[in-house]
Amino acid sequence: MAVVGATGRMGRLALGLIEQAEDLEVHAELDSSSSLDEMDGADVVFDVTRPGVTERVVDHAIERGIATVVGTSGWSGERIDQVRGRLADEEDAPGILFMPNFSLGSVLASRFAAIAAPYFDSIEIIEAHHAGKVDSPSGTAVRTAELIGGAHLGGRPVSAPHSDQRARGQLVAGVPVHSLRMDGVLAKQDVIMGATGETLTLTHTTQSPSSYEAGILLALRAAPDARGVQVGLETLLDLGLPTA
Ligand SMILES: NC(=O)C1=CN([C@@H]2O[C@H](COP(=O)(O)OP(=O)(O)OC[C@H]3O[C@@H](n4cnc5c(N)ncnc54)[C@H](OP(=O)(O)O)[C@@H]3O)[C@@H](O)[C@H]2O)C=CC1
Ligand SMILES: O=C(O)C1=N[C@H](C(=O)O)C[C@H](O)C1
Repeated sequence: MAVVGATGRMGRLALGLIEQAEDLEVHAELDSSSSLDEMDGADVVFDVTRPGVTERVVDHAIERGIATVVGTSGWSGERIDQVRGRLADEEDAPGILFMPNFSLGSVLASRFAAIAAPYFDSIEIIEAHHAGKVDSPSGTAVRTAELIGGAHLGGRPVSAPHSDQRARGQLVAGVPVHSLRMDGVLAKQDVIMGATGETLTLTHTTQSPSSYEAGILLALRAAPDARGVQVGLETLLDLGLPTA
C-alpha cells in the first residue's frame, strides 16, 4: 500500500491500521515533498491529501494501473464521471474507489436522506468541521446533496428560495449547503427537511476518527479486486437499502 498524505491526520491513522494488519503492508509513505513516482509498485494507493492534489494522485495511479482508494474531499459527481469516462475505454481498468466518508453512520445518514428526500420540498444541509479543514463544502455534504438531488430528479426540484443571497449557502445539486469551520467540532452534518407543518432532521456526529477505521480497512482490502469507478462505502456493504 502507498499512503499519499502520510503525515496528515488520516494518513497517520491509515498507516497505523496497515501496520497492525497481518495481510497489509506499507510500500511507500508520501507527503508534499514526495514525487508521485514513489507510489509505483504498490498494489493500492490510499489518497488522503487535499483538493488540488488528489486529482494528480488519481491520474498518476490510473497511468500506472494501480488500484486507488480516494478519501480526499473535493470530488463532485461530475468530476468523478470524468474519471469513469476515462476508464470506460480501458480494458482491465484498476479500481478507483471514491469514499466521501469512511464512517458507516455517515453513509447511512446520507442514504436515509436520499430515501426521505422525495417526500419533502425544502431540504438544506448544515455541516460543521474542525477549524483545520481547508475545503468547503465537505465531501460528505456534496455527496449527500447529490444523492438528494438525484432522488428528486423527475419530480419537483428542492425548494431553495432566495438562494442568490450568500447567507443562504452554496447550492449543490439544488440543495443549499451551509458550512461551519470551528474549534470544538470534529465533523457533524444535519440534513433538515421541511414539509407542511413539520421538519425531519437527520444528524450524524463524528465523535472520534476511530469511526473511520473499519471503512478504511474494508476499502483497502476491496480495492485490488475492484474494477473501474465505485463511489461510497455502501458499494462495499450490503445495507439492504434501495439505491438512490
Ligand atoms: N473520507 C473520509 O472519511 C475522510 C476524509 N477526509 C479527507 O481527507 C483529506 C485529508 O484530511 P486530513 O488528513 O485531515 O488532512 P491533513 O491536512 O492532516 O493532511 C494532508 C496531507 O496531505 C499531504 N499533502 C499536501 N500536499 C501534498 C502533495 N502535493 N503531495 C502529496 N501529499 C500532499 C500533507 O503532507 P505535508 O505534511 O507534507 O503537508 C499531509 O500529509 C481531506 O480532504 C479530508 O477532507 C478526512 C477525514 C475523513
Ligand atoms: O476533513 C475532515 O475532517 C473530513 N472530511 C470529509 C469530508 O469532507 O466530508 C469526511 C469527514 O466529514 C471528515
